[in-house]
Amino acid sequence: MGTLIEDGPFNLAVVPEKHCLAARLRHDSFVGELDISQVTTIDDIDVPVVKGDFNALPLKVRQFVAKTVNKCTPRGIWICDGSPLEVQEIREKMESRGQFHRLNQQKWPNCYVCRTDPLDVARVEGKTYVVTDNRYESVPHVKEGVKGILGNWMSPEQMKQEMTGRLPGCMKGRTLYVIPFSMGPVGSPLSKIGIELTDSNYVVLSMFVMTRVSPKIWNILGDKDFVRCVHTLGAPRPVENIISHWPCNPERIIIAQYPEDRMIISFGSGYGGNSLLGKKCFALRIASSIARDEGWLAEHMLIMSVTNPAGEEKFIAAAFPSACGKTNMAMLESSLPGWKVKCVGDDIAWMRFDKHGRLRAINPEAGFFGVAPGTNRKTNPIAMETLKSNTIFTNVAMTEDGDVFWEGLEKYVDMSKKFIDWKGRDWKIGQEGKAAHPNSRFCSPASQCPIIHNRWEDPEGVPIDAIIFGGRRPEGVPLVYESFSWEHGVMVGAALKSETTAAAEFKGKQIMHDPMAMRPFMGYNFGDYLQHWLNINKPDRHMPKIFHVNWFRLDEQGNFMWPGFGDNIRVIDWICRRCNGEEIAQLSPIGLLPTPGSINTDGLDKLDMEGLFDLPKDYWVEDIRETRQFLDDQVGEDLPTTIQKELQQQQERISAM
Ligand SMILES: Nc1nc2c(ncn2[C@@H]2O[C@H](COP(=O)(O)OP(=O)(O)OP(=O)(O)O)[C@@H](O)[C@H]2O)c(=O)[nH]1
Ligand SMILES: O=C([O-])CC(=O)C(=O)O
Ligand SMILES: [Mn+2]
Repeated sequence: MGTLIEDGPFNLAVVPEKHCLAARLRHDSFVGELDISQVTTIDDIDVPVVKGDFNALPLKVRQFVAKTVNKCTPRGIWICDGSPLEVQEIREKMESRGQFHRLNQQKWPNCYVCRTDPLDVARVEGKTYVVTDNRYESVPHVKEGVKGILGNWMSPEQMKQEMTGRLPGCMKGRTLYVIPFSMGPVGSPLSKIGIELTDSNYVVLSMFVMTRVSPKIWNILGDKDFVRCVHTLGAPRPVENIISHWPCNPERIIIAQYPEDRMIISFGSGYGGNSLLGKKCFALRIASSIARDEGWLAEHMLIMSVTNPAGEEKFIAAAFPSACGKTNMAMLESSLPGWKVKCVGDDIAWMRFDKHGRLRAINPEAGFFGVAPGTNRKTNPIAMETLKSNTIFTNVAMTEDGDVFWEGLEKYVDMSKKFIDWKGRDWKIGQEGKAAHPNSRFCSPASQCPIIHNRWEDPEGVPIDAIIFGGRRPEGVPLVYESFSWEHGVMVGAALKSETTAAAEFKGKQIMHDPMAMRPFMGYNFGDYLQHWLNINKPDRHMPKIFHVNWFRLDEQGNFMWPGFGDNIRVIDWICRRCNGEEIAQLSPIGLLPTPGSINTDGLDKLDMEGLFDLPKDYWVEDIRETRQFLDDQVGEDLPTTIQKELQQQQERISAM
């Protein structure tokens, strides 16, 4: 039996007794001198409160703050309320210190550029760990001699040691901000509460955009539990050699998720998924583990709606690895007349079946942390509209007169102006090196998106008709195919691969496995995760159809064969018609392919449709061999037999090609 903490369809909080936080955290990396059971008021700790009323916070929050303060020794405590006045206060401080660069405020109201230390520009997967007592709770049984890539596990003892070497005094001279945030609308039964403690003002302002920060959370929380998030730059004052006014500690980065304790500790990086702890750490790693216990899904997926010219609306969830097109697809502007696209979310979906057996999805976030390069009025006009105001840009370039610039905007910015690149140096077009970092980002409120769905904050979630997997596959992989069944679809997701991108630390382009687009975000054993996906398929449920897409196939000259972006609606059209049962699919060894002519290509010329759907036998023979080997090596005995069978059958079909 568990303790019921919160009610509702996305109830995160039936905490099994063994995971109960009430008395103590099991894997306590903060073990310190302070007996927190004694902490009841601010008088019990000796750090001043710069802003807010510490004594008015729920007791568990006071104790969490006290413990962190005691270990990390900041110079002050700032309790955030997320108000516009507070934003202004923090922003002004950052501007005066040179951390924020003001853009032309007529053109870019409330928009700022921030530059990071060049060593802190992306998620650091190799330093990100899931901490559980039992190793196989977190990661699969890999074959002997194989290095597992489906998650990193560390024992609580070792992590405690790592943290003991890092946390003491790590916030010295800095302010500790207390951020109460909700993933999902504040107060909705679907939503989950986290408290992030951070010594980074950049993280504070970004969390205000990406999550819902409000003092109302203190009342809603009461004496209930919350996800404990501690983030530190790991750069106590005084710091030497600080670059771009961006304190961090790249050599010592470590990011620990403790699913059993619902706790996250992140040290050393200020960037994106490493530091905005509501995002990947909570909404994917911690939440996926809770979702397994409770029968729902937390996935790296966009959520969108498409309405065809006849006025029929469908909802789609799509999983592509980082920097493979989720934001672009979620904001697609249809090149076919009469279609309407609405965005619900661009990165994370929490999904569960309702009592009618429909899979319902919510977007737990409140903002977009989108890739800047490649975004322009042609590829993604909706994103350009969204980011026009109240946006924090990170690692983009600027013009001398306060315009933003990144690769892809050459046609839209006066290129004769003087530029300052993402490292703060003078830059000219044609010069070696990029003006903006390839993983430079915009951080904008979702509510500003002109096509945000009017139900994007609906506590019920939206009903999902189709699930799509996809990646960057320069060779061999067709534009679209449909899985034969739910089980085959899960296998297709498990076999997902993509060319590496700048969103993580990998160098050079290589095709890498990224099962379900979740490789960097798994909160528990990947074999159990696949089994969980298989288990949710029940006879009384309306299971979405599963598809695979590839916008990134190259021709012999190395050019994209498919125009992509707004033209992807043509593929979505086919997917929607398949969901309606239209007979426009034909068998192939890897799945159902569109029958000739069934994809609307009106108005597109010079398109090699045959090439886009070509299935080179040699390629697929090698692909399935390599995929089986990979899953065998990486998931081993944890790989569900259903998936093994699907792989076996796929291989047989391919051999018979
Ligand atoms: N050729 C081509 N490129 C695309 C397409 N869609 C997106 N891209 C490019 O892919 C890059 C990343 O796209 P995003 O939509 O930001 O990717 P994402 O999946 O949201 O990335 P994360 O925020 O890292 O999770 C951008 O540079 C886009 O211009 C497409 O249909 N065709
Ligand atoms: O987490 C980040 O830094 C950005 C992101 O969405 C991803 O990489 O998938
Ligand atoms: Mn992402």
